[in-house]
Amino acid sequence: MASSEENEMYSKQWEGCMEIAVQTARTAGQVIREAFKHEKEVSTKSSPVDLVTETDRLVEDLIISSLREKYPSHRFIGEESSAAGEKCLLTDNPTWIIDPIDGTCNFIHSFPMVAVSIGFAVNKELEFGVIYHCLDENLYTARKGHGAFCNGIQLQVSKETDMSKALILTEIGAKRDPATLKIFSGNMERLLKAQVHGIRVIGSATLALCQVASGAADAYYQFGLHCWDIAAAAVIIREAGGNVIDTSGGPLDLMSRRIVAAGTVEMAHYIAREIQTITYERDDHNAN
Ligand SMILES: O=P(O)(O)O[C@H]1[C@H](O)[C@@H](O)[C@H](O)[C@H](O)[C@@H]1O
Ligand SMILES: [Mg+2]
Ligand SMILES: [Mg+2]
Repeated sequence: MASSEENEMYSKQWEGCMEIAVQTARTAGQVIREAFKHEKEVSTKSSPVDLVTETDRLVEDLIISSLREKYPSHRFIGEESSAAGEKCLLTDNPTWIIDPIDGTCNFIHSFPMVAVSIGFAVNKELEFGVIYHCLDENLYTARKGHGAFCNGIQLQVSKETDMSKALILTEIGAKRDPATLKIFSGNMERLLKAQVHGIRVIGSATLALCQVASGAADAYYQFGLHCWDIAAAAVIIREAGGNVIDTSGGPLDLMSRRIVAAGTVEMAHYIAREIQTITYERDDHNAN
């Protein structure tokens, strides 16, 4: 069992990587902010509502090429590289898990909820996360064991355990077939019948998860997001004192495409019990 000093020394070696992640996210945010004002060239991926633009691809290439130059032995999992056929394989190697534009549909519609998300894992453990809201320039950061911050101000999750006092966030995901929509709306209906204060869908999983970390929302749940939506946000929520679990109530499974996050463990498990599963293929379904 490593001593706390050994753990701290181990964790400190990634501090430099996190500083580079912050610089990289800020640079990427500038590119996105500039492109936000202009016409976008839109194409689709897994469904007619799973959208991507030339800026998503450009920004991911910029991020990965600059990181790979600094860290040639590290591995990279990126949303658009994955869409182009690269395998989502999480190994023990230091791995950067990147969503170049989270909220692409918002970006296309010039709806101002757009973020860059950079997560980092070693030995399959999430070490740090950086999420940059490109338009309001809020930078969310967290390194394991060192707290979570937004523009340097420490974050603390909500302590709410009462569902009838909860503000809950979710996202729709890319599947829109009748059976999926029936389960999606059924989940919302069950929570609304539990008299929650409200449910919000803002179109960016990472920024919604940052609202849980900041205490502005009490919980988040989703089926259909990806490891690059989850990785950075999971560290930020945990370091803000929150809980991130699987929708089954078990431990978070980064590649499972499902999540429940909440300020309190009671809230997390209540939601996990209330919601019905929507099945998506795992991110690592073709990795082995
Ligand atoms: O594709 P981007 O990176 O914009 O990520 C979004 C997903 O596309 C949505 O399905 C999902 O529901 C979330 O909105 C997520 O943020
Ligand atoms: Mg994206
Ligand atoms: Mg995303």
